[in-house]
Amino acid sequence: MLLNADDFREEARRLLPRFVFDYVDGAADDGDCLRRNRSDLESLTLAPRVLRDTTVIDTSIEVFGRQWRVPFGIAPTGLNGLVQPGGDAILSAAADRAGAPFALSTASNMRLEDVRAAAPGGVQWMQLYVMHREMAQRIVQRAQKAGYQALVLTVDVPVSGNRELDARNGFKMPFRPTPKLAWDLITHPRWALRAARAGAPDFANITADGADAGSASMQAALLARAMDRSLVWETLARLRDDWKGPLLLKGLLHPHDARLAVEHGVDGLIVSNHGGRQLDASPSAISALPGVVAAVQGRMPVFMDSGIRRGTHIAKAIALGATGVFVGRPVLYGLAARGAVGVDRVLGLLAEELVRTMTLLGTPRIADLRSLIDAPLNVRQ
Ligand SMILES: Cc1cc2nc3c(=O)[nH]c(=O)nc-3n(C[C@H](O)[C@H](O)[C@H](O)COP(=O)(O)O)c2cc1C
Ligand SMILES: CCCCC(=O)C(=O)O
Repeated sequence: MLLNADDFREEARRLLPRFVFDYVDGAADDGDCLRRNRSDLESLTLAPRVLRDTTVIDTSIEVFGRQWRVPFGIAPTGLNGLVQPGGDAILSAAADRAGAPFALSTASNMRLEDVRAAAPGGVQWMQLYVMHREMAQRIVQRAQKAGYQALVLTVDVPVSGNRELDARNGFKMPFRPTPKLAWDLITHPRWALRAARAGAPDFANITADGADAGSASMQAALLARAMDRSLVWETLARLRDDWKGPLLLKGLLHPHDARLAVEHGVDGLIVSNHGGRQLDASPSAISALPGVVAAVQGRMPVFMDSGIRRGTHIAKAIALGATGVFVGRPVLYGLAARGAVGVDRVLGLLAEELVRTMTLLGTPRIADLRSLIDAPLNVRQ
């Protein structure tokens, strides 16, 4: 039975070729940060309040003038088309059905315009990787034109994290067929057939832009996560000018950086260690959250991702001051396991678990969860 995000992970492990599952599931170095994300969330406790009216539970929040039915959304993940062809559109439409936002990765396998069209009424944010300044500028312009409502600049990938599973699997460009890969495909025929019909996925946002000289090398740069490392706070001003809507930074953990973000006119933060895929020495996102929230002092929304697998985890993050959270791998497990139905189910499970948690806590509204932070004994680390 698929009763929770971990069950979907096991099903994804069964159905995906090993090299795809490892790419999705894997982390940097020894996986210390990955485990810390989970164990720090687990060790937090919330003391429930009793005899409160919980007849109606309202999980909605308002962000940048838009209503979200649930206080969580889908984090940007690259290569969703590898999990299932058309994965980006499937995830975006599922988020819309759940009343949740969807963030599209620069490294998506569908053109950003086509993904926007898959859920025109939905909340869609565009994530930006800057491998090359002019290319990034064109993506920003296209995202603005297509109607993405916010831009998310990822700042924790100056260079790729050390993904040893990917290295062992030969997961790089150009992709070379090996006996090991052939066996991987033969033993996962359903995935292999679908992939064969769809053709090899590419980074569609980059090839779609004919002006990018050497788009093949840009594709390889993206897979290798070879970013422009000269991008610094001072150069953020340009992006701030180019993008007319809310600008968020994703991948920040230090309170000083949160203060710099306020000073540089950023509109929102996503406290994140990239799901443990970048610096293995990073603190867990949940342990870094209170420091960032304190530094920001309510001047902008502070989101969190990395390690969220349960409704209780969402409640804990909000109790520690998060405006809302994002999930990365869980929805990819859902996509791998059952396609659109699986994504709906994973989002539905998280929403159901959150409603039950809020009922048990005696906190019928999200604001009540936030007020738990004012009663320190209710939240222990
Ligand atoms: C397969 C995969 C691909 C990812 N690709 C991107 C990406 O392209 N851009 C980005 O900002 N973050 C990317 N991330 C990080 C996620 O946005 C998010 O921070 C992370 O998955 C959250 O942790 P969780 O998987 O434990 O929920 C990726 C994560 C995964 C698992
Ligand atoms: C393949 C493009 C980058 C994806 C990414 O950011 C990640 O694997 O964590």
